[in-house]
Amino acid sequence: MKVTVVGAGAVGASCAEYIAMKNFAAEVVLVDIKEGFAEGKAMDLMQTASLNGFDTKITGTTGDYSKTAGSKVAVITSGIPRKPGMTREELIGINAGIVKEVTANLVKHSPDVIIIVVSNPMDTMAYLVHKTSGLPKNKIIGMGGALDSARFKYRLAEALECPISDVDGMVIAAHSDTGMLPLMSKATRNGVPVTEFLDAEKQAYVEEETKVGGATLTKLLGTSAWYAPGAAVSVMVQSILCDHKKMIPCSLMLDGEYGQSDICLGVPAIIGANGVEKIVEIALTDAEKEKFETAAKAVREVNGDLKF
Ligand SMILES: NC(=O)c1ccc[n+]([C@@H]2O[C@H](COP(=O)([O-])OP(=O)(O)OC[C@H]3O[C@@H](n4cnc5c(N)ncnc54)[C@H](O)[C@@H]3O)[C@@H](O)[C@H]2O)c1
Ligand SMILES: O=C(O)C[C@H](O)C(=O)O
Repeated sequence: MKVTVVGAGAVGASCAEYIAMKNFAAEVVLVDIKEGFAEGKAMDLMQTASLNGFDTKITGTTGDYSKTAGSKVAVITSGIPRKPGMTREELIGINAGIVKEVTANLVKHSPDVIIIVVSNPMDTMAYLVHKTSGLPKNKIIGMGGALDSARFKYRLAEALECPISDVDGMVIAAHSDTGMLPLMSKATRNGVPVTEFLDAEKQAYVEEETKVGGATLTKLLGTSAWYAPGAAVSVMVQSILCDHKKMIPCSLMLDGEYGQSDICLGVPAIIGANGVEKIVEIALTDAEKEKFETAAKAVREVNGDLKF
């Protein structure tokens, strides 16, 4: 099956690389606006095929969306990343126009496509795609929770001084420095609640480092991260193409779930061949519910800046 990745920059190329390396897609089409850039990235990646042992065909195009026709999944990574000291929300002015235009082009050539939104501010960009694409809500999925949960597990393993494969955990709510909600109450090490091993101070440290995970990397790198974002997208694309029905926290349009409507926020969902197959409602503590509501309020304010 064909996957399109729009934006052949840091994150887009990382998405294409991980998807190809896992060898589950027939073709990945990279699209960029910069002349020759997507073609160059595709050629460079294809020259890793014999070295890395994959058969996925990667092609590139400068803005020719006819090449994306018939895509099962399209990933939108086009847009600007933040610089150190910025918030994701500050990117809305430039990225909203890009995401809207890219969405229209994708849907024109692949009317049945499932769109994964990556460009920031991601929860608001996912909302924009819902409002402008005409696609059903099961076909629009924002990527944030998969990445934030991976960062949560990284920080948990660091605090527990254990391998990452020992820990499990999930981050829901908003993909923002203040609106992420790492679910400490549900995180485990081999089935045992991590709260049995970590004191309140260590729990608070893990939560805070998780929430500012993207900002920490942006400060170190001078631009935002790409390896873990690309890997997170590849897991979501694989769950769709292979109908794995994995439970992944994603930014989805809510219609009463978690007490919210007409907003995209990170919640656990079953991701399969139909895109979002089910939103999973889990019991939150009162404190978690309050944080979820605060995050929703902040995302609504950013959504208010959109012009359709
Ligand atoms: N949701 C997440 O978890 C997450 C994670 C990482 C990055 N991001 C976001 O992803 C976006 C991309 O980040 P990056 O580091 O890859 O940036 P980048 O600058 O490396 O790449 C962006 C690419 O988009 C291209 N582009 C711009 N306008 C376009 C258009 N109209 N059509 C096609 N291509 C276009 C640019 O030419 C560029 O190559 C940013 O908004 C960033 O904040 C989100
Ligand atoms: O931090 C960013 O701006 C990029 C992305 O949202 C991330 O979390 O890595």
